[in-house]
Amino acid sequence: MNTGGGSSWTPCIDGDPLSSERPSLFLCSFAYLTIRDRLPTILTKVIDTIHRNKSKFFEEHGEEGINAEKQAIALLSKLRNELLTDKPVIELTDGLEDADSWNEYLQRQQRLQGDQEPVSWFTSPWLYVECYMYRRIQEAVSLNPPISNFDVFNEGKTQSFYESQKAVMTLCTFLEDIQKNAEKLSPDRLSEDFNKLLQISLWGNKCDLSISAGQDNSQKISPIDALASLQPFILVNDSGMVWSSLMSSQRAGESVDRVDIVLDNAGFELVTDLVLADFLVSSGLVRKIYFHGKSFPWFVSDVTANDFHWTVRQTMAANHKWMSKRGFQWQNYLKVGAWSYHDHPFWTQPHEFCDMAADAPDLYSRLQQADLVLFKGDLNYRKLTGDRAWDHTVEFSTALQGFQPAPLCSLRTLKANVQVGLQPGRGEKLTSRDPTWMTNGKYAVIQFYSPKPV
Ligand SMILES: O=P(O)(O)OC[C@@]1(O)O[C@H](CO)[C@@H](O)[C@@H]1O
Ligand SMILES: [Mn+2]
Repeated sequence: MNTGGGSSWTPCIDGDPLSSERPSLFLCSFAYLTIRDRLPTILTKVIDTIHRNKSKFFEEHGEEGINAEKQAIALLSKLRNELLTDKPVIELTDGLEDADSWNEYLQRQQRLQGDQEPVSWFTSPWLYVECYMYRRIQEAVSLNPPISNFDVFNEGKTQSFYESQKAVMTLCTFLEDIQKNAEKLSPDRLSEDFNKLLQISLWGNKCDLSISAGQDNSQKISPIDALASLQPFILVNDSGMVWSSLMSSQRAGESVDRVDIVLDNAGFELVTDLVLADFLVSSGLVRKIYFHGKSFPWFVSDVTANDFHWTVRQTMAANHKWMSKRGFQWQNYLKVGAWSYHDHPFWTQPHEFCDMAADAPDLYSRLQQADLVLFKGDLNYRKLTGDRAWDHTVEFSTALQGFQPAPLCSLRTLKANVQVGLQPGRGEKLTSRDPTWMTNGKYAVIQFYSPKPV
């Protein structure tokens, strides 16, 4: 199995992708363990969740609900068997708006692989089959009204929010303190506070339920107190360049027009993103924030529209002065249009981001209107770099393979074996010290690229 999303794929740029050819799956053990162990575990939990909601479906929909539960479980059990026994990847049949694009992608994979063997779970790029599994889960539910809108991951996402309450309160109080002294904030102090909130958003990415296969992964310690001890684990820190890029985007002392945040996980990570966005707007630095989320439940904890608005409502309803105050502020930003939530099918497809200009030109041109795009999390990093086995010293700009809609920054904790932009020897040193440094979530990057001089 190729575990590079791009290595068995028409490269987005000329040149030899073989230089970044991923070794076969069995050499790339993290991908193998994900497919062999973690994905079946996630699928089993999905089946269990649907089964546990059987009485709810009956109460709400009578016999139809029971039948839908049975059918959905049958489809998911078939999916799990296909995955476990390396069966061929099959076309989607639910007729949803993105089904054709998914089926076209499968045909492209088959063409690339040649027709001797069918595209199967263990012979395809890890990125592709992992995304495909989540789209098949969506199919199993969407084919069974009246439960077609049931979010199989909702319990885990809401639990993650509830379990992180103390950290959320600490964070909202921290923002309140910043805002109390806003007028006296010197430019240095402003950039200092920005850096702190950027790092809190970065480390919020540890709270991801895909890597934990659904196990509780909420924020238990103060996000502010932890910053100093986490500093040494940031392998690339371009926060200074992010700040300079923002400053240079200010129009003659005006605010920066727009910053986009491509969201990752719900729960505590989403709160860290909302607090960062709150700071950017309330400090007068930025006029508008576009949030980009997922169109359906994805990678266990990724944010959907429902999660986004639920989190704002929950924060408003908190029995904590500063948390509730933030929640009402966020509701107001959404009301006046300073904040807006967007989703696009491309974010829940398997494509590398260098495909976006060709496969989702409307989304690419939307991102081009931003002054800065923040990409949260590990899956987005894998898609930014084509999930290839690049040498660690390859420039981030090279790995982007021409994806450059706007100045962009990845805020990512490392949970998959791809990492570029390191100094010579750094990767080898990390491997000797901690062989799992690319996948254990302990390390992170704040990695920036701008198509224009900063
Ligand atoms: O994008 P996120 O939430 O930071 O991480 C997603 C993730 O948990 O799922 C994949 C492995 O199953 C990896 O990309 C990563 O480990
Ligand atoms: Mn995620």
